[in-house]
Amino acid sequence: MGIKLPEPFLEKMKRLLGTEYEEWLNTYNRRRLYGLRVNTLKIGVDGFLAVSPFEGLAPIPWCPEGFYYEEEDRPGKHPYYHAGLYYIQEPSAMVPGELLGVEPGDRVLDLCAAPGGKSTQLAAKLQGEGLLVANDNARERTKALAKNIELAGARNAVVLNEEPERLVPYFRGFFTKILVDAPCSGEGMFRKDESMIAAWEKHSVERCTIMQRDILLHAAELLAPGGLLLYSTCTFSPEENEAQIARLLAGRKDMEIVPVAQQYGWSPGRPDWAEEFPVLGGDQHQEDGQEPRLSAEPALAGTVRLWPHKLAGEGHYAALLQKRHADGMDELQTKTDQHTRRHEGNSIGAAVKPQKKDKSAQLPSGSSSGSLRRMDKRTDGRDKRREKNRPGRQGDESGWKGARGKQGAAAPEADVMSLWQEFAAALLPDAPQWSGSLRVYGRRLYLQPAGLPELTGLRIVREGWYLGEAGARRFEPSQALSMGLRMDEATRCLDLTDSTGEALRYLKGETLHIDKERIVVRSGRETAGSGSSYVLVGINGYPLGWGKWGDGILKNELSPGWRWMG
Ligand SMILES: C[S@@+](CC[C@H](N)C(=O)[O-])C[C@H]1O[C@@H](n2cnc3c(N)ncnc32)[C@H](O)[C@@H]1O
Repeated sequence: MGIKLPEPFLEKMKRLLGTEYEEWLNTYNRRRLYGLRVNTLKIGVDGFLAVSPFEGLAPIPWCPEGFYYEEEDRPGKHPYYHAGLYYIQEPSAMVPGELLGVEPGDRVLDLCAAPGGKSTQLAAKLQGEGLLVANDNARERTKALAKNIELAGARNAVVLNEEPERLVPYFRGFFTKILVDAPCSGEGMFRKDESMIAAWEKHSVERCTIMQRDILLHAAELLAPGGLLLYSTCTFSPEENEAQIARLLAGRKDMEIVPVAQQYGWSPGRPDWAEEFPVLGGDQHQEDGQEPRLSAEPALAGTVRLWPHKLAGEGHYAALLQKRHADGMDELQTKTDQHTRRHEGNSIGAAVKPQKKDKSAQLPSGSSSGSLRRMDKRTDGRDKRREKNRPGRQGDESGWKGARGKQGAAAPEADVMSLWQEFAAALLPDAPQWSGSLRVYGRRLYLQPAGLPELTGLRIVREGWYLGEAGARRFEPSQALSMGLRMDEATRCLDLTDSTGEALRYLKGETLHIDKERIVVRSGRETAGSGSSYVLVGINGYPLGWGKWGDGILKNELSPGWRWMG
């Protein structure tokens, strides 16, 4: 075995696994597995398989959009990656996003979201309906998070950089689905990423359990009655898994485990381990200051463990929880039954039929955006500090601008709007029908998803879909705008079909010679005022970014942060 695993870790695994220990240990001699997940915001699975250049794709049983690929395929180097047609994700890491059961129309929170693998999966489940709030408390990591969400083409996502506690006054009882993909000791990832071993030796399991407990307690506050919360880790230690859930349930009588059907080689959670390996440390959230006694709650067998010696993926844990409706258990039972049914049988995806829903009916009374604002003022008088944190404080210059962007100087809101309207009339005639509200920050324009409470005071990385910014005389469209479009939404576009030649040169930032006949102008859609030379550039029908065309030359408008790194 090439990997040197820490002795205390191996001792504990021996204790946990008993007779299965050797089989588990042998997995460290197996070759690493690679996975990609097709982004159904852009392309269907069949459509992707029809155009995929990768030879060795094999389905991942628990995720209808997921495929194992061969290392030599290097999908991260293909232009389709830059078009956001798929996300590269470890196969077991696709499970939490499947189990949460997100449907179009949900109000979804991904509380520990960076770098965004699961956020992009949740955004695809929403299919543009409802909203996604993707949050991470590590500022640097939110840059990758925002980029991945933009690359995926999510139009209805907001990215925040907050501590869970700070979200509570804004979003109490708001979300219908919450994912807590918790920071953890990462024991399940040692095979995939050896640097996790050093991190494990540095950050103790105990330290992680304290963070997880705190995050979970606030997540429970943010969940709407009847809503579902999926807790996941990529570690084996029971203190971070079964015991963490037992701990939450001991303190929150309104939460209950929704059993997950055991299939695909998944194993049941271990109730006995919650007793044997309790979460350590004092609990400031207990009213009487006492540690709740954890018992071997039998329902914990309805949580799920992914063991690498029992399936083709790394080690993970997942627990699905539901918050009861105040008026009793009836609806909980119905939901639980529905969810269990959905996850029985061979294909999760086949049973999850997208349907339009009005989730506003599930809002608890008093959580309309208006009352949230009032509650915020009552419970937290730090308005001045909030002002300092207004959007725009998160910016940087590497193609990752904060909500306000590099030219902090504000343009009159009306100017930004009129430049946008001129641009959209020329290039994106359907824009007036897009759902959401336009928001101006400085010179920058966002389309914020409908249904959000007021966010003033929170550290905002992306206020919504970033459309672009007002230049001196015209609107400059963003990369995020191009990634959220379909080619047929733009009146002028250029399709590059040669994935190894022109498309790569475009992605490297080169200027291209393009004959006029290749610029597709959608007949009857171009309107007056279409003097702008912007063209939406794509690969085989999927946008890659913007260019400006004139006299046979395509000027490359791809910003440096989005270019192909050879
Ligand atoms: C396992 S990673 C999340 C991976 C991510 N869900 C994905 O699929 O790409 C855990 C994340 O939790 C974040 N984190 C740690 N403590 C946090 C806290 N108190 N609140 C929010 N996020 C936190 C870390 O910065 C890290 O990005």
